[in-house]
Amino acid sequence: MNPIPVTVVTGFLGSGKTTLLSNLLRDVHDRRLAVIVNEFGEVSIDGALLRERPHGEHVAFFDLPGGLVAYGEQDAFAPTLRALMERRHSIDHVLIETSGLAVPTAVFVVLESEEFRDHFTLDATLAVVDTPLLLSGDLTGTEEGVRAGVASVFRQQLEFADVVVLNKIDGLDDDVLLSTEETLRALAPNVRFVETAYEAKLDTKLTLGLHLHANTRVAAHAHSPASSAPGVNDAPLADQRALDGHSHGDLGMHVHSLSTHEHFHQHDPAWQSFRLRSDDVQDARTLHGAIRTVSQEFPLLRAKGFARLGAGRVTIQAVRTRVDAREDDSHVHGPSELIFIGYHPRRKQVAARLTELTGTAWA
Ligand SMILES: Nc1nc2c(ncn2[C@@H]2O[C@H](COP(=O)(O)OP(=O)(O)OP(=O)(O)O)[C@@H](O)[C@H]2O)c(=O)[nH]1
Repeated sequence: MNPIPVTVVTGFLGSGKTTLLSNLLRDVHDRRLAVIVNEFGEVSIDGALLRERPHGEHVAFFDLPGGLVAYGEQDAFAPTLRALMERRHSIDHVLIETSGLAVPTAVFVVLESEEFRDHFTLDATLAVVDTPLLLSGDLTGTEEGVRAGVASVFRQQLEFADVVVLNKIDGLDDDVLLSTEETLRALAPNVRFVETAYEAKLDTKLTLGLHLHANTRVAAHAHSPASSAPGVNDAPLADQRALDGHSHGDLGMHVHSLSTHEHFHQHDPAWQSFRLRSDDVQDARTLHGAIRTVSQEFPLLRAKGFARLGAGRVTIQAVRTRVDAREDDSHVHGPSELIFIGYHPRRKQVAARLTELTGTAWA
């Protein structure tokens, strides 16, 4: 049997990976998909959101919360792949959403290991970019601390991508997009294709079945203004098998190994996530404002979760200080739960401040 193609969707915290996947799952009805969702936080918010949005009939979800996928021996990634191998006859394609803090090399290493290399084949790695955040300079800072931490993860995600997807471009004009592509190519000269995704929508033909890790070259697509033409340093692909399953214009530069990956993780333990809960009924507007305030006052880069209202619930999505709060009629079973991710994020102080700002208890 042919190996199952795997598409890895990477991208910094809050760049729009889940939204992009959700749009894709709504549009793909002709393929049987397995979707593995890895989140840095201990609760799978993205998995829950994907399940409740419209998707084709033949989609199976696997949540891997609480860390970075494919790190360490206790990791659930290999067991998930084994489970997929057992249902090989009912899966056409695997999609993996990695955590916003992961560099996808560890996934490549597992897929290329002796146990899995005959059963799975890497189709392509997409890196989703929050374009306004890139333009703000917040993804490329060099000074110590949070900005350097962000820049390091972002750079590595670009480095290992076959396709970079410029997302959140609604409202940006063509000149801005062109200069963004230049910025991006300067940061990551080996990126082969740059695509644009208006409102996190990407043509399925540009997402699945790209064979970027095979010997064939993908024909250039005509997209303006950020075109998907190969990058300047692009070169014909060589046989990937001997190269740890990873392809780039400049293949020699990239050698994947778990030690590279662990090295990265060990050296930046400052990235942490924590969960806060509340049994009290929340007011959506107050919570919205409170989350914006704590995101300004503390080094938080991401907050997400569901909170219980008098009637219905509010879904919170915050990327930096941009907070989105959407209300609907669904029930929150159990307490309200929010996941915060930051760089030295200071759980106790955030809980105290959120409690003060909302007039409800968060712990
Ligand atoms: N304006 C705009 N907002 C977007 C777009 N794509 C995603 N968003 C918003 O950005 C926020 C984060 O989106 P997600 O899809 O959850 O991002 P993610 O990359 O999966 O986040 P993590 O898994 O936490 O790293 C949400 O509030 C989305 O609604 C887009 O194209 N345009």
